[in-house]
Amino acid sequence: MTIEKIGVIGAGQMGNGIAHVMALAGYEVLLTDINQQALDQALETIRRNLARQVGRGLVPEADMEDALGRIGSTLKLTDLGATDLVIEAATERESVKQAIFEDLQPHLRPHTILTSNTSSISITRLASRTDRPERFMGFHFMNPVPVMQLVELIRGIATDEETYRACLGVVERLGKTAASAEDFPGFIVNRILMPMINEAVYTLYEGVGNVKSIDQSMKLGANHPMGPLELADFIGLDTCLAIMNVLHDGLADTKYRPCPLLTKYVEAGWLGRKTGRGFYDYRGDEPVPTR
Ligand SMILES: CC(=O)CC(=O)SCCNC(=O)CCNC(=O)[C@H](O)C(C)(C)COP(=O)(O)OP(=O)(O)OC[C@H]1O[C@@H](n2cnc3c(N)ncnc32)[C@H](O)[C@@H]1OP(=O)(O)O
Ligand SMILES: NC(=O)C1=CN([C@@H]2O[C@H](COP(=O)(O)OP(=O)(O)OC[C@H]3O[C@@H](n4cnc5c(N)ncnc54)[C@H](OP(=O)(O)O)[C@@H]3O)[C@@H](O)[C@H]2O)C=CC1
Repeated sequence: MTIEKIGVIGAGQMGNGIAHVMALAGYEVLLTDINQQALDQALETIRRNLARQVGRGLVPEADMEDALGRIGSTLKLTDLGATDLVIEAATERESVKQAIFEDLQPHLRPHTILTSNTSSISITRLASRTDRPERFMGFHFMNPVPVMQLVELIRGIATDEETYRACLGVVERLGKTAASAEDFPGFIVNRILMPMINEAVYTLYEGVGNVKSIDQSMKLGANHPMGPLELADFIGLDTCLAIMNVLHDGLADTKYRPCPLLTKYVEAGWLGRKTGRGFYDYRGDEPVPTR
């Protein structure tokens, strides 16, 4: 099937990155959120990130304006009814995602493929609550979307081959690499990455190191581009906690229990970069460790 028009739900850091790469690859994009400010900020971020790519000679200037011209925005979820592929990238909470699919599906055309950018939640369970489990799958981008090469593709138990092939075709047109993952909590990347981040928070909680020494150790000692606490702030501590809870509940093993210090930061509303404070405080000129 041909995919020309793509709907993106949730204009946070992932939604804006997904809209950016899709528009650059020539797709018509319609971005929606419940919040006008989030939509305005997303369009501003896309412009800034495209300008950075132009500045570095990666994207011709004319392509930037063309890409921006292909991105529309709306507060009305039902406007996405006319798209061929929907990628849901709203908050990592199952009830939020289910409500979105329930509200949207009566307005969709029969051929439209529904996907979720969820980091961890069961694709089979999300699909089972829709009218099209065979045309539903996981389409999991990595952050920052314009830079990271991988997209995990996750088939639910009912996903059909045509749906998988169509999504694979989109990944290929983006020039990215698809990794096929089975539908188990956290899929591949977060099954491995998130316990490492959680362990870094335990290392902080137990006083083995402070924020600076833990991040520096993993950057200089294991060649990671970002320390685990810096990366947690970048992903969003609410998202990290939500993923740990899915691993803990879904795999029923205490080795996945979220660190109480991670819970405390989330309860404080210190969610990382997006709220200005997490394991680092970003409100000044330089990030300052909070512990
Ligand atoms: C939670 C999940 O479900 C799954 C996930 O996504 S897990 C998270 C996966 N992501 C990671 O692990 C990221 C780890 N960090 C990194 O790889 C690097 O630190 C980084 C690529 C983000 C930045 O690299 P850096 O060398 O420190 O910065 P910098 O030199 O300024 O940028 C490198 C490139 O990224 C681009 N970039 C940086 N931040 C960006 C952003 N937020 N948005 C778009 N582009 C960005 C820059 O333009 C630059 O592009 P070019 O080199 O092509 O010109
Ligand atoms: N952060 C990351 O590194 C990665 C995240 N993901 C996944 O992508 C998804 C989005 O994450 P991320 O972009 O980081 O999160 P953000 O918090 O940055 O953005 C989520 C956006 O969705 C909006 N939203 C909430 N409810 C609805 C709704 N009912 N309809 C439309 N929009 C809604 C939020 O609005 P408001 O703020 O007003 O609530 C917010 O603007 C999650 O499922 C996450 O697990 C996947 C890969 C990497």
